[in-house]
Amino acid sequence: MGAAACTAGSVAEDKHSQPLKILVLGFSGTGKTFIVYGWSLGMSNMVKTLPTDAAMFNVEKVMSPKLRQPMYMWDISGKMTSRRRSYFLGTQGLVYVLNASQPVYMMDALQDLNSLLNDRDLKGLPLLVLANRLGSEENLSTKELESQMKEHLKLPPLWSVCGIRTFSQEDLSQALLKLEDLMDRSSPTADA
Ligand SMILES: Nc1nc2c(ncn2[C@@H]2O[C@H](COP(=O)(O)OP(=O)(O)OP(=O)(O)O)[C@@H](O)[C@H]2O)c(=O)[nH]1
Ligand SMILES: [Mg+2]
Repeated sequence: MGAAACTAGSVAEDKHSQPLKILVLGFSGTGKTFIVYGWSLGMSNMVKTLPTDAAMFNVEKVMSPKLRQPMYMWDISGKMTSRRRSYFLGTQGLVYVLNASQPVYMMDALQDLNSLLNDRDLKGLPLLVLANRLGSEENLSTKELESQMKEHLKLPPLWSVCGIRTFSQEDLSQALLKLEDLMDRSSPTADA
């Protein structure tokens, strides 16, 4: 099993002044609520997640160790279809979760992600794609995912892919750092 590290990046301090709205999307059962709780509570305080009802969403406040303001994670049910768009307005960053242990759904997920990246309210936003449940050699690899994304998607200027091995606090923390890095670099006051 390979390490699931993200690409390294640096984070400058205190460039945003308002809380950030981050949208967390992906198919049902990919682990969105699990990841968001992992970020807000920590893996050791993890609670059992239930599938988020099709008409529901969770909002969790996640304190950012590097940026000064909190990030509000809008975790939308993967079963929500047409009404999903009503949550897009005001979003500043997008997290898209895939289940790496089910590579057969990768193209469907990329198609879904493509429609999100073309949405007028989400176009150009920093994007973090999380390959959750990395575990065995048969899994979708982050390299393969990256190359498929480059081939099939019109990617925003700031994007990254992170793998999250099953129940790994280290990988969750790395992914959160990467998200902070992307948000920091997207700040209007970030260095060109
Ligand atoms: N084995 C394993 N189970 C996981 C992992 N991540 C999430 N799960 C479990 O998978 C199930 C579904 O996870 P959720 O976080 O509820 O999935 P979701 O993406 O929020 O799904 P919806 O709310 O239906 O959109 C839960 O029972 C989680 O505990 C993981 O990395 N490994
Ligand atoms: Mg959920």
